[in-house]
Amino acid sequence: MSIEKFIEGIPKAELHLHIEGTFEPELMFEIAKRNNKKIKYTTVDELKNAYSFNNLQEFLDIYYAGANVLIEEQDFYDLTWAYLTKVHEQNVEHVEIFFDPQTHTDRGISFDTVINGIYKALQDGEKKLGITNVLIMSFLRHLDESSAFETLQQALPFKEWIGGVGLDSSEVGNPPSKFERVFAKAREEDFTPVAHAGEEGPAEYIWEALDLLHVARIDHGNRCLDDEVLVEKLAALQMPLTLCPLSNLELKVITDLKNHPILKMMDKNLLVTVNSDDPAYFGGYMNENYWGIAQALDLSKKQITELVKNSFKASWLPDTEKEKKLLELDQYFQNH
Ligand code: HPA
Ligand SMILES: [Zn+2]
Repeated sequence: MSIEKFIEGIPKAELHLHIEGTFEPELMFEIAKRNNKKIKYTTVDELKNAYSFNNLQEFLDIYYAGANVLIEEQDFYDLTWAYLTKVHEQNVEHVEIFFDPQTHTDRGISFDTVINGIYKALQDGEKKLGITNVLIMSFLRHLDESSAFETLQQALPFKEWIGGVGLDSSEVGNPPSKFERVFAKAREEDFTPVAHAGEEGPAEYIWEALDLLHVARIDHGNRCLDDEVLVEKLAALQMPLTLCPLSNLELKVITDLKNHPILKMMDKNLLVTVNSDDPAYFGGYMNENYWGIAQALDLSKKQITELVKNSFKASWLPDTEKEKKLLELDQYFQNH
């Protein structure tokens, strides 16, 4: 069996995915039309041509503009449902996805509208597609601490629906320390903390995410390689890193997939996982991310299996479920 088919068929988990980053141009135009909202571009092709980024900020500007057409609960449902059906075709069985409430509440959409739409689609995904899920509420780090506190307050009535809190958006100049108190309160309320760190920001931000926010996972974390002591610490803790190869390529974190650090990180015994981040903007969902690195780095089926196992290990599934999945994956490897 070819490595492409092997990747397609293996049951996968996704741990780093922004639901607003799954907004495909076709759906964006459809929702804009029914909400009477204008898009800066007149055709799907014109919009797609704008997806060329030199850095994280250039992407974020377009990503937030796209989210502007989401108004009704049904819009958030449709967005989430489209993602789930897409990854279902790719044999993704478990997802832990971010949503950015402030992107919507700052433009007058209520927190309830956003979360109700996403949650209902996730429920349907579990019932109809068998995809288990965790929802993670991410704070926008370019906004201030009080806005994050307000968002945390709005989330409390929905605590049962939200497994964790995250930190995303413009990294450089917005270190984890800015949100130390918000994360302390979130942990007190039983949200599991994660944070984007070391995507464009320095290794120091990864230290802060560990020491000040007490995170359970680091999203991206590429820059840990600048600091040997940090690498040793992350390896000793088996702290999961949620890497996003195509995102790294499109946002110029790397110049070529051949330079992606994932293999180097595996050699250093880091618990690395493969994820899509914002698939509608970066040219691919889970299979495309695995295909990309498999080809560029000449990965074996054994290495692919190891990476997929890492995702289940790093997930927040119950231990019994994890054990089952890990056995299933060993069997898949042996049979293919
Ligand atoms: O890769 C990312 N980094 C930071 N913020 C984000 N918001 C969506 N995607 C990203
Ligand atoms: Zn991300």
